[in-house]
Amino acid sequence: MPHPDTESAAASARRATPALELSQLSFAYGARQVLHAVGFRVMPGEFAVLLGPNGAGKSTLFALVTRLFDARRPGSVRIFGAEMREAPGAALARLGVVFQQPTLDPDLSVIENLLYHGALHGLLRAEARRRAMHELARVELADRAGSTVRALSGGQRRRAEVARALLTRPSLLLLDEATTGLDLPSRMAVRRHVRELCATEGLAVLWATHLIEEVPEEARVIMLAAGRVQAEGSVPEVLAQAGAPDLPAAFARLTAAPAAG
Ligand SMILES: Nc1ncnc2c1ncn2[C@@H]1O[C@H](COP(=O)(O)OP(=O)(O)OP(=O)(O)O)[C@@H](O)[C@H]1O
Repeated sequence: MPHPDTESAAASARRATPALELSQLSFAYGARQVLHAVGFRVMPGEFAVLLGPNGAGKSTLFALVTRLFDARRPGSVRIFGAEMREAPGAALARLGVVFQQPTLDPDLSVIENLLYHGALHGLLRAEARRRAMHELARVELADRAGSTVRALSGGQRRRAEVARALLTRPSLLLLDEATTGLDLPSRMAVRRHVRELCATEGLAVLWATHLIEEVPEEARVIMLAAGRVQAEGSVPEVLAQAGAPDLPAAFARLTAAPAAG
């Protein structure tokens, strides 16, 4: 057995428990099969992009991972080793989510929204307030804590949603099209904040998008089309799997003619 000091970072990363591990995950709306035996992993500290065109199945996959949909589906969802069906409490406790549709109450202030979220998760009010102000400061919204959500710009609202998702200190953060409708500087600000959390705090992130330009160089890419994983790996690995010179070409190739079956 290698001495811990001499063991490579890559070797220890391979042994770590995945933050998210999906295996053979399938789902149908009635007779309509929309996910076909999907499987992939996201490791702690990893920024993984679930990249797929509209209708690929990204939101459906998120609904299964967050247990919004019936847990009787085939396949397994593990969060830090806890299977969602067998140990939903342990699995969900590690999870933070920013959904595609905004879910802040527009008539409450920013801080009231966050405190309400904290109360739902059993945080004491003083602790929730302390954490809320910390998270709002990190997304540069501390000075807007008392403003109603209605008075915020689109970019500020998304940043407030990220702050709220982090209130419970998740180890795995899911973001579904988190930057839809934002201008470029706002999109970059949200993505930069989340990438920093991966690098500095070991947060695992699954970022779903249909925008190729949202894929950072260092990301792991899971390309989903027609409910199937079409390619997976680092950007160079995905390019090799697609036989394409760049990501737009790989996306076009892999999403235009998904594998039949
Ligand atoms: N409630 C539903 N009932 C029936 N079909 C649905 C339902 N929700 C989604 N679908 C279908 O399932 C497929 C996958 O949709 P899903 O929303 O998961 O994809 P997506 O990749 O998130 O797309 P988008 O980027 O447009 O949100 C699509 O064909 C969609 O029409």
